[in-house]
Amino acid sequence: MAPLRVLVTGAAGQIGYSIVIRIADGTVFGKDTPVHLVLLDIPQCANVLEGVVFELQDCALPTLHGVEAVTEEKAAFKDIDYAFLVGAMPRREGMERKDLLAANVRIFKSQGKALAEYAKPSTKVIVVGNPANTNAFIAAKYAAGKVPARNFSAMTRLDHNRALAQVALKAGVTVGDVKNVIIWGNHSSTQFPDARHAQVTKGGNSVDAYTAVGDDAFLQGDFISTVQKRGGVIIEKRKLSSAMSAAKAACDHIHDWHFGTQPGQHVSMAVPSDGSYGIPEGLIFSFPVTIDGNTKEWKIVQGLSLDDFAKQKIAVTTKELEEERDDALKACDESSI
Ligand SMILES: NC(=O)C1=CN([C@@H]2O[C@H](COP(=O)(O)OP(=O)(O)OC[C@H]3O[C@@H](n4cnc5c(N)ncnc54)[C@H](O)[C@@H]3O)[C@@H](O)[C@H]2O)C=CC1
Ligand SMILES: O=C(O)CCC(=O)C(=O)O
Repeated sequence: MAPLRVLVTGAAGQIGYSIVIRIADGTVFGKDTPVHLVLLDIPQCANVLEGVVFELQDCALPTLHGVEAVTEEKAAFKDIDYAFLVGAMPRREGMERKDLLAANVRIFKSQGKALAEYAKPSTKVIVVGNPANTNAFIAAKYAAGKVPARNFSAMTRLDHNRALAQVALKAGVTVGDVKNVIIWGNHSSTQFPDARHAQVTKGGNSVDAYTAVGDDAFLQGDFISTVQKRGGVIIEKRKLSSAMSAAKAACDHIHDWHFGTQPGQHVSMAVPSDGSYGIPEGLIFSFPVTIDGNTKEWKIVQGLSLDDFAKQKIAVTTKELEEERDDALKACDESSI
């Protein structure tokens, strides 16, 4: 079997350091699938990148058939099957993720063009670098005509995993007993973490999360704000943003895209809206999705009931994404790249 060609951008950074081992050791694509890793970072990080390559070689991983460090987009994007777009400027204390827009839009405009020029049309892309949804929107726009928009996604799996963990802690179960939480909208503090359709296995029975938790005020209050603000709290504590958990979530996202979701389960993934739930078409919006592992196609879960509370939360995050999109398009027009 020809190795899957997998690109990680920002591979000299902190998420990069946690992510490459999981891709290389078979956690993401399986122990029987060989992988060729391409690690991209900026030229100033070439030495660090080389150190990462040496460490990966030293791991002696049977699934890793090749690894290369590159500092140019042409070499990075050539014939890739999957792209983890991590490289971007991270948020510091006191900043909102959208404050990164102007700096990071340039990167994703250029990488969208590189995807169109050099990558396989079937390439699947996860954008991790913030503001992730809008960066993915820009990359998809500039890859249009070559790589279809539905091959672009942004990561809200970390928020999804955070939501699973919060429900488990409150319900007194382990995280494996919780499924089908939903993150709606933007990977930002306006996202709507929703436990209304989640299920919990408790005492041997499957019950809805509201019954398992037995505290509606929590699920409509602290649960939501804890998940929304978790990234900022980690920055406050570590003085660095989440990296181990972010790398793990990116690997969960691509693992499920490659192998499909479990029967009866959905995951959260920010994908181009097709108008479902009234979200404007084309916005990269986090929805509950199921994935068919054979075709590797995702579908937005349809027909979920939304009460007024949910509708109001979804409207807020939609508005923010529309504003980010408009600002990003303006920044793109102004950028010479
Ligand atoms: N969507 C999500 O849930 C999460 C997103 N993030 C975001 O992920 C991004 C990376 O975070 P960290 O690894 O902690 O940051 P980091 O600063 O440790 O690493 C970023 C790396 O990207 C590189 N880079 C910058 N411009 C590049 C370009 N044009 N091409 C290739 N590489 C480039 C930098 O040189 C650096 O090595 C940030 O934007 C952060 O906000 C972080 C956690 C969760
Ligand atoms: O919050 C940030 O800006 C970086 C990390 C992140 O996106 C997160 O932890 O959710």
